[in-house]
Amino acid sequence: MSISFENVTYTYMPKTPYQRTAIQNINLTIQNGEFVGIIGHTGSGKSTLVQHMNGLITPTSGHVRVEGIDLKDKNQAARDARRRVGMVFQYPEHQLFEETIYQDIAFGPKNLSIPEEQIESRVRRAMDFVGLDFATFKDRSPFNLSGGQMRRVAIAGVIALEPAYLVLDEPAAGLDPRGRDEIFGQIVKLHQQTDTTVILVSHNMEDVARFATRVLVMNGGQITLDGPPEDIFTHGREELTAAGLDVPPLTALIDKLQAKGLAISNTALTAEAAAREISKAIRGRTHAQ
Ligand SMILES: Nc1ncnc2c1ncn2[C@@H]1O[C@H](COP(=O)(O)OP(=O)(O)OP(=O)(O)O)[C@@H](O)[C@H]1O
Repeated sequence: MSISFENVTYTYMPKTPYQRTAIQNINLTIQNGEFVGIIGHTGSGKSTLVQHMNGLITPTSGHVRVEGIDLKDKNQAARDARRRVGMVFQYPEHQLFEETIYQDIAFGPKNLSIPEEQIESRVRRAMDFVGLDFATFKDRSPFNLSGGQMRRVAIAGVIALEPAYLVLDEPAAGLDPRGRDEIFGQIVKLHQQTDTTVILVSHNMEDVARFATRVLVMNGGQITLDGPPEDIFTHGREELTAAGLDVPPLTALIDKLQAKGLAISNTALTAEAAAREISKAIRGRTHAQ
């Protein structure tokens, strides 16, 4: 069970003076249950890559397959495969349009002709996941909410489709740190509790370091690094610099402490792990004195 790319190249506006190849010869397999973070500077091809995953765009050459089914095909199996991949775009709240929150979240499942009696339970589950109380919010207009709450409704609309794969393109863009933590907390919960495969595009190294189990670094339309975050941020420095990216702030802090002579491991990716490593190193130094 996977999403796979085989030699995928995509060119915008081919055979015109504006032709632009956004991704080139991508070979990639994402297995079920992974939490993949995709990082790269502006224009490196992240959005173009992920928009292939539900057939929103089809490769200029090559193949994208979901569970072995080529998304280019026009048959029912390909339509079903595309539906297994839920997509949350940047600023998803711009896609809200129904009168009530219930109707907005129910819109996708209704379109899939899910039986009415199942729709309410899907909406309830999706609202529960994003932390919106069903009774309090179901009849409210989605337009009288805070930015963070609107975003939660939009994400709930995708979760209600119960996708096996959830692709999120900068889901926390424009939110304050609390809003970011809430959104990511919900995504992590979904990943852990339902085994949904998550593919997260982000500019923010710290978010990727904290949440992803696998990191893809994109540069010039290609994947230049692919591995667990602790490897990428320790052994992939050259490629990160070439891609115009910095290491997460915690890794930079540990680098500085190492430069000052503290014997400390630089694999910590969360504040808690860094605090543990730092106190261990300080204890070690005190004992040695
Ligand atoms: N609709 C389009 N028409 C023409 N060129 C496009 C279009 N969308 C993207 N491109 C070009 O394709 C390349 C890759 O863009 P893409 O949006 O995939 O990158 P990205 O890494 O997601 O960038 P960002 O972080 O800014 O969202 C860029 O050079 C971009 O200018």
